[in-house]
Amino acid sequence: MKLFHSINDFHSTKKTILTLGTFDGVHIGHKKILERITENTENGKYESLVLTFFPHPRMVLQEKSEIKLLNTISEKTKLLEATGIENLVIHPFDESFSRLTAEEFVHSILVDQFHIQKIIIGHDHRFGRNRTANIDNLIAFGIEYGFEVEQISAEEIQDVSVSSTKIRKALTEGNMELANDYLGYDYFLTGEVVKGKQLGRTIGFPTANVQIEEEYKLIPKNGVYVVKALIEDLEVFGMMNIGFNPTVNGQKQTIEVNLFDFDADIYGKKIEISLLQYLREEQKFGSINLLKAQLNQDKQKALAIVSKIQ
Ligand SMILES: Cc1cc2nc3c(=O)[nH]c(=O)nc-3n(C[C@H](O)[C@H](O)[C@H](O)COP(=O)(O)O)c2cc1C
Ligand SMILES: Nc1ncnc2c1ncn2[C@@H]1O[C@H](COP(=O)(O)OP(=O)(O)O)[C@@H](O)[C@H]1O
Repeated sequence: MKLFHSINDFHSTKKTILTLGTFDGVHIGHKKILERITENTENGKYESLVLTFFPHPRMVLQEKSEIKLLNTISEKTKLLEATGIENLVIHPFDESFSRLTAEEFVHSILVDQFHIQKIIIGHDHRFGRNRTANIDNLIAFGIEYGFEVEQISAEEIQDVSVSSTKIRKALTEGNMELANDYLGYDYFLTGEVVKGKQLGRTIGFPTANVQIEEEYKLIPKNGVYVVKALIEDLEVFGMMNIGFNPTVNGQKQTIEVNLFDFDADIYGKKIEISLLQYLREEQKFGSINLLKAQLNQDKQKALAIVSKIQ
């Protein structure tokens, strides 16, 4: 997949079949649209293209918006790459871009820059300044400029039940089953292993502290999870805590993972953690020994769950 950081960087002699949107989460609804694009470009006559934006429009247009996203840019790129899309344009979304009228957007970007042959989008798509244009306007533009518009119905993309907003809600409630179902993959966090208090190893549970790569990434509900970690090419199951470590009077939220059947120094390494199941809420224990006993129980539970997956 070729990645472009601006609309103006994309140049092709072929016509394109494209879609556009924020694609936060790249969930099962999005995948329907992306599948349709790759099917349409299989014969090599056209190029497939996804146009997405960063920052998220809500980060720019709503001053006080503290919206958290389901993917960082690097995660979104990875997920889109896996769909077989040939070109990804991540365009900087700013105020001036948001002021483009629908007509300007279609003419200067879709037609002049992307040589659009066909656009495939969800049924409720709106675009242009203040989101004024809808699918009917797009169809009219298609007739004027000579491109096709293919709409994916609500039923087809399961839009009735799937949306990034619903996935965010499920994650903040620790409902991994629902979130992962909607996503079509297990929700994951990407970060770097950093130093902690060096206490974990003294109680038999070394815990790799993970510093998340972007502060806008949505961190699911505090508590303990069964996880699958990816460190370089190695996949390891484990258990993770998201929380404030009240037993040791922690002051800030940490993300820590104890990996099963694993013993290596991974400080400074990149780690990707998929959240498989929520186990329990974080608790304040009366002593480190009580915490340790609980960790042993968590591990037994987690191993039982892992053995069913493998
Ligand atoms: C699976 C798991 C569950 C945990 N549960 C709790 C908990 O319920 N309450 C708590 O105070 N700390 C909990 N912790 C955090 C420990 O307090 C923490 O790992 C320990 O203080 C070691 O920290 P260090 O890695 O910075 O040395 C948990 C850690 C893990 C890995
Ligand atoms: N099974 C394991 N799970 C997690 N980390 C491990 C494991 N084995 C070794 N380590 C290493 O030990 C570190 C965690 O040990 P810990 O005593 O909790 O220190 P810290 O407080 O710095 O995280 C990890 O960052 C990693 O480098």
